[in-house]
Amino acid sequence: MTNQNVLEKSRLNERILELAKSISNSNGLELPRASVPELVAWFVDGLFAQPKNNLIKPLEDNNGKVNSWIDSMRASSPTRTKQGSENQNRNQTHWTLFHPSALNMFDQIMYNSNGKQIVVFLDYDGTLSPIVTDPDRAFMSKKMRATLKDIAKHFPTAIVSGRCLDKLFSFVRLSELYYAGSHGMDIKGPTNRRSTKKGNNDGVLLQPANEFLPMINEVYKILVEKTKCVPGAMVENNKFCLSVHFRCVDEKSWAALAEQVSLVLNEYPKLKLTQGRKVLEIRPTIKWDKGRALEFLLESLGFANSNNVFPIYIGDDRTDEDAFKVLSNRGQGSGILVSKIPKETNASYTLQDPSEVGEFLRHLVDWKRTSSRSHK
Ligand SMILES: O=P(O)(O)OC[C@H]1O[C@H](O[C@H]2O[C@H](CO)[C@@H](O)[C@H](O)[C@H]2O)[C@H](O)[C@@H](O)[C@@H]1O
Repeated sequence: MTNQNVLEKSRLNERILELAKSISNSNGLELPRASVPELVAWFVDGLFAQPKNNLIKPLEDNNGKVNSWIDSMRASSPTRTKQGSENQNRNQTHWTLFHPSALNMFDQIMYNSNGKQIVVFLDYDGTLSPIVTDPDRAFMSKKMRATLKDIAKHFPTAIVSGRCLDKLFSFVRLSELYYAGSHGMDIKGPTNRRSTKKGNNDGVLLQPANEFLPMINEVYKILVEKTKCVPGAMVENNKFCLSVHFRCVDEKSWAALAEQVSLVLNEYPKLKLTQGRKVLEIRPTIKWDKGRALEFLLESLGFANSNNVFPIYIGDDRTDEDAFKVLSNRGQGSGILVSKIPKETNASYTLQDPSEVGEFLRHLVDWKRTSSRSHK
């Protein structure tokens, strides 16, 4: 090893220790006394020790896999204990160390953005609005709306959601944003107020699943009929995809619901099933997801192969993982998962809930204002 290498290694070790200490301190955790390799091993050990029941597996097909669907439905609804077991606490500690709070790491994130153009991507349900029982009443607070308005003044901003565009727009009501509805299968740019209110096609940028529209409508009607026998089940038409909600279904009836959905999907091989928060999502088998939508929007903004962009994507759902993956593959920007509990994720940071998301976004606005002033 050359002297230069030795110097770099020792700097790297110092940096790892500094980072570990700062993450532990800011998250109120105790760092064990250990050498750098031991620390790394300890973290990695913790990473692999995450409880399996917190890992939500995406559902790939509907070939009679009702049992695995139910396992997955259960896995996505972990039971909460008042006082976590020692093992749970240990896993929580490791998870927090690997996915620290984006609020605590705000300065680091801004440092990483290094003068690049920040573009903000936000999921809707569970990220901008709290999760509620009735999907039609998932309203955003006035404060969040004002924050979004501010954010959009300073950065290109997009909402990326499983909802259909019209519903999404009726909740957000800001024409200056980009919207990617139906899990990115319906993308619209900023429009002028008058035309957007009429709900016309003004501003439509991409609809890669257009040919599936008749099939989705057909399956929607069938599912509404077939799931009537399951109390609490609700089917939502998200234009290019469908959501079968089981939040209000008694766990004893989950098997019956999964069975019904499976029987319908067996007749439609061009549709597939994925899973969100207490929801089974049915969508076309095309290779399109929130990650592709993120790439498409960056391209539309002129950042296709650019190193000069720093996308920040905030989301709470399994479907947001596709976008986190794109960011980590590009080695660009920051993925932020909204979650209070450990989950398998490709995001680097975490926020606990929509109120922390709002706080983070307001920090971003303040940071931009301050840095613009100091450059004048
Ligand atoms: O991509 P998103 O914006 O997160 O949309 C994903 C699904 O969100 C909605 O369902 C979720 O939120 C509901 C309201 O809080 C809640 O009742 C439900 O249990 C959640 O899964 C939406 O209704 C779905 O259509 C979206 O697919």
